[in-house]
Order: sequence, then structure tokens, then C-alpha cells
Amino acid sequence: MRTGSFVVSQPLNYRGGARVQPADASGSETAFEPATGRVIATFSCSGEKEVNLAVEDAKAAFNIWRQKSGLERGRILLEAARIIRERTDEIATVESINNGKSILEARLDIDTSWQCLEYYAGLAGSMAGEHIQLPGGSFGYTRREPLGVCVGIGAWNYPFQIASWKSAPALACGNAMVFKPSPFTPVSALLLAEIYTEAGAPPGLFNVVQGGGATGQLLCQHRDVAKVSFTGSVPTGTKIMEVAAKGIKPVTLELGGKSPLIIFADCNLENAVKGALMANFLTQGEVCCNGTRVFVQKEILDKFTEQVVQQTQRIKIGDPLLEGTRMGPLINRPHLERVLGFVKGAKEQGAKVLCGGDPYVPEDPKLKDGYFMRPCVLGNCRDDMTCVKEEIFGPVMSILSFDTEAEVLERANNTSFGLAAGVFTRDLQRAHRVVAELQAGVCFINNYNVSPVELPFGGYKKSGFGRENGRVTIEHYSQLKTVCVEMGDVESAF
Ligand SMILES: NC(=O)C1=CN([C@@H]2O[C@H](COP(=O)(O)OP(=O)(O)OC[C@H]3O[C@@H](n4cnc5c(N)ncnc54)[C@H](O)[C@@H]3O)[C@@H](O)[C@H]2O)C=CC1
Ligand SMILES: C[N+](C)(C)CCCC(=O)O
Repeated sequence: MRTGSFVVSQPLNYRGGARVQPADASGSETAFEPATGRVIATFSCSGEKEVNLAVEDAKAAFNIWRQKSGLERGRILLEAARIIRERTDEIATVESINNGKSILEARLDIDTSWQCLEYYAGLAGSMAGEHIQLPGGSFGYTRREPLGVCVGIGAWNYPFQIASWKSAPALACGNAMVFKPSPFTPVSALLLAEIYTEAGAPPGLFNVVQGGGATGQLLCQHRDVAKVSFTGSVPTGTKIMEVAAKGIKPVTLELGGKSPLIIFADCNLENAVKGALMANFLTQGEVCCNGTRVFVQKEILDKFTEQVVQQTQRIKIGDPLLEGTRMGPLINRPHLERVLGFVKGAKEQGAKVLCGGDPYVPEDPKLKDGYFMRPCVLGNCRDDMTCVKEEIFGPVMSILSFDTEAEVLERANNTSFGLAAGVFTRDLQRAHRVVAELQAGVCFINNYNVSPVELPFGGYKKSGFGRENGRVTIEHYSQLKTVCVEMGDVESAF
């Protein structure tokens, strides 16, 4: 598969174990190949009829699935994980074409996806309740039960990974899921749906509906939906929570961030520089947990900045499907303009553009209409600048300097977000002391943006709540039933 050739002709909804055209539509959407600006799919946004059918169908599958033992469910998830692993290159290629991220990164996303399925397949068989002895031989026990039909709503930056991170724990717990991808990246969730079916999941267990906000809203307000797990922006998260509140539905919200990365003078500089690049430039900087506020201790500010700029300038931008490429295009033209606008605004507020921050036109003529820009490092930043306060969601790193630990902690926490944070230091005590004070759901010591599926991922403050990955997520996709058993006679008060 080469850039400039992929088009989707098959239907992009999935229901009852097969691709289907939606039963009704409210408008349509167009998906692009960001590297070329070419249309790869035009599709209908599902209306109320289609949403109802998808939920109805998932309900039927749920009634079969919930009766299986954890071990039986785990076996199917393991088979799905095996198929994903086997088809890594093919799935990564589709992901890279539709999102624009480099093929190298897309493969890593697919790896974390099958690992997530493997992890929850392993946990499925060990989901259990408790037995509690009561007086007189009476006893109680708890059952961990699924919630029902869960809805997953995804962002466009990690399309396949988000669909996997949501569906794997949901299905492991015995739920069914209706998933709605972002209309910018509608393609790869279908591959996951087909793989679940091939692995032996009952038809309807994982359905896909396409559309934007209106379709998402129909899903969230549906009477038979038990839970919503959402990845996206804070404003949309707010709307989803409002709708869910009306139905008393639990939600998991994975929202945005403006995370701090703190580099102390005693760090291993080489690793800190690598860490700063990892914290800012994966997936063209379109990563919620990116450490975009890079606080550097004064003593090493110049040395650190020089090396970061040098390495940023070396990032190879271009055709995302080429093995040597390390940065592809941004998701679409309006988003590119928005990110470039942040750079312009930063300059006006006194930041210094140390490299990049301008549109980039690769030599290859087929990429001339792609949404490329050069990754940007901003120096001379202050805490009150827009580029330091707002989530840019693009390849723009802001460097700030600091003197003391107490000072940097206060500044790092001075944000309404709280998704992630990082610290580079060789001082073991300081590392743990600082991390304990950071108001963020995911903290990294001497690394950044690694995400092993065994560890919970999720935010503090306006970055959301609930967790994905790790053992704890079982609790977000299940409910506890208490059973109280009387072995004697009823002692009535009447
Ligand atoms: N914490 C995390 O794990 C992540 C957070 N994000 C955040 O997401 C944002 C970028 O992603 P976008 O796709 O632009 O976010 P978005 O909030 O615009 O859209 C996300 C999803 O919600 C759907 N949606 C929109 N309005 C809706 C409504 N009223 N009801 C139900 N669904 C609705 C969209 O169609 C899309 O599928 C950034 O702010 C970023 O920080 C992105 C990736 C990961
Ligand atoms: C995989 N990782 C850590 C780079 C990003 C995961 C969160 C997201 O969906 O943005």
C-alpha cells in the first residue's frame, strides 16, 4: 500500500457481525488522507434509527455474552489479540494513512492494542466476588457483574488504540459495546470489529456507528446504554457528562491536558532531551498527555535548549508510510491552521521561535497538499502566555526556566488540567517527593509517554476521571451485587 492510493468503498458501520449501510442518516462526513489531502471515504452519519438498531443488537449479544464464564470470554479476547498481532502491519498502514502518524508509531499503537486485549483476557477469568461469614451460619457474597451495553466514543489521534483500550476491558467484564470513532478517522475501528467476530465474539458484541456530535449524543442519551467511555476534548466531555447525568449513567472521561515536564539540573541530560522529544512530538504532537510545558532548571537551560533544538531539527518529516519518516502531517487543514496560529500568537506575546513552527512542503509532489508543519520549540516562554496555558495539540514545545523545586511545583500545578507530568533527576528522593506533589493522574520519572497496559491511565482535575488500562478499570466496567443469605429464621420487628 502506498500513500495516495487508499480508498474505502465498503460500508463503515458494523452491526450484527457484518459491515452495514446505516438504516438512516443525518448528514454525511468526509474522511481525508492527511498526507495528500485526498478524500478516502464519504459516509453517512447514523441517525436515531441506526443508533437504536446498533444498541438493540448489542443488547442481544450482551445476553449471550454475560452468561459466559470469564475464562470463556478471555479465550475469545486472546484469539482477537492474536489476530491483531498477526495483522499489525496491515492495521498500522490503514491507521497511518487515515491519521497521518508515521508507520513506525502506528505499529507501536497496534502493539499496545493487542497487549491490552491480552491483558484483560488474562484478568477475565479471575474476576470474582467475596464470601463473607455472618452470625448464626448466615453469610453474604458479592458478584461482580457487567453493566450492559457500553458506549465508546473516540478521538482521532489514536483511533485503533482508543477502540481497543475501551472495548477490551468492557468485553472482558461481560459487557457489549457500541463504538463511535471520530468522523476524521472512521476506518480502523471496523478492522477491530471484524477481528472480534472472527475470534468468535457473538454478532453484535462490538458494533460501530459513524457520525459526529449528533450521533454521539443519540448514543449517550439512549435508554438502554449503561455507561459511556469518552476520549476527547473538555467541552465535549462536559456535554457528555450532562447527558449521562440525566440518565444516571456512569462515565469515564479521558480529556485534554497541558502537562508539565520538569528537568532538574542533576538529570542525565541526554535522556532528558530524548524525554522532552517523546513528550512533545509523538503523533505530530496530537497527544493528550504530552508534556508541553517543559520547565528546565536555570543552570542547564542553555545546554538543554541547544540539544533539544538540534534534535528537533533532525526529525524527518514526510510520507508517513516510509520507514525513515518520524513525523507525518497533522490531522486536517483547520487543525494545522489552528496550531500555526498558536505559534504566531506566541511570537506576538514575546516567545522566541527557536525552530520550526511553519508549514512544510515535502519534495514528493503527491504530498504538496498535505497538512505538514515543522516541529516547533519556543523559548523565552512565560507562564501567562497562551501557548503555555492552552492545549495546542500539535508539535509545539514551550520551554520555561525555574530556580527551585518549590517554585516549579507551584507553577507546574497551576493549571486546571491534570492528565500527566514528568520529572527528570538523578536524585531518587527528589523524584518521588516531586511526583507525590504533582496534581496529575499519570506521572513519569526519567521517561515520558510510555504506556504499558498494566498501568492505569487517566486524569485529575479537568483532564477527566475513571481509568483505562490496569486492573482498576475492571471496576469501571462492572458493578457489584451483594447477596445476603439467611440460614436461620426471620427475626421480625413486627
Ligand atoms: N485524555 C485522553 O486520553 C485523550 C484526550 N484527547 C483530547 O481530545 C481532543 C481532540 O480530540 P477531538 O476528536 O477533536 O475531540 P472532540 O471532543 O471534538 O471529539 C471527540 C469525539 O466526541 C464526539 N462528539 C462530539 N460532540 C459530541 C457530543 N455532543 N456527544 C457525544 N459525542 C460527541 C466526536 O464526534 C468525536 O468522536 C483534545 O482536546 C485532546 O486533549 C485526545 C486523545 C486522548
Ligand atoms: C500512547 N500515548 C501514551 C502516547 C498516548 C495515549 C493517550 C492518547 O490517546 O492520547
